[in-house]
Amino acid sequence: MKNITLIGMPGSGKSTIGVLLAKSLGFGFIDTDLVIQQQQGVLLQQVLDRVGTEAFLDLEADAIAGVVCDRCVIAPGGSVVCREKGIRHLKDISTVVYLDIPCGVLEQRIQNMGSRGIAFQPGETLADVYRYRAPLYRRYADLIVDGDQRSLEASLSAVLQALIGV
Ligand SMILES: Nc1ncnc2c1ncn2[C@@H]1O[C@H](COP(=O)(O)OP(=O)(O)O)[C@@H](O)[C@H]1O
Ligand SMILES: O=C(O)C1=C[C@@H](OP(=O)(O)O)[C@@H](O)[C@H](O)C1
Ligand SMILES: [Mg+2]
Repeated sequence: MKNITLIGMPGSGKSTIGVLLAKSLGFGFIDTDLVIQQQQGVLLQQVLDRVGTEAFLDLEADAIAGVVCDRCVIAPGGSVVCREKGIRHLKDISTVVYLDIPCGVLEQRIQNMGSRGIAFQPGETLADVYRYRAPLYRRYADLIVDGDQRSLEASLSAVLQALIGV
């Protein structure tokens, strides 16, 4: 099996499920948010505040396009689909799985909306971001998984089930 990338909205579980998935497959794990934080030397929200959303999306795409790995689970930021450069690279090197979750569930899950580093355009709400991105996640996905499961274990099982035969 080649690399696996989890895409989806912030709070959909890419980072949390990603590390569990890697562990259960014996794969490595790369969270590109952590790669960017290490490259920049500050937290994601600080990068966003410093450079603004558009420059952040460019910088994120460059970081993602630089990912080189084998037998890894990759958890990019939810904004990966905002730049062709990053998502195209992930399509080239991995099977892309979309964790599909209703916006209302995300609003309940995300406690730190203003500080967790979401690439909002001025005045945007999470619902605006969801409306814009949902078709993009579907366009780039190889597989779509219902991520609105009752537990982390159930979400992990749903992803593993979808990957059977890949
Ligand atoms: N069934 C579930 N599947 C995935 N995550 C869940 C689930 N239920 C609650 N959560 C919580 O939702 C949050 C998902 O956050 P995270 O993994 O950082 O998402 P992302 O990387 O997609 O932004 C975590 O706090 C996780 O514990
Ligand atoms: O969806 C977004 O706009 C973002 C989500 C964040 O990652 P998570 O999706 O892991 O929260 C982070 O990469 C970035 O600051 C922007
Ligand atoms: Mg994450």
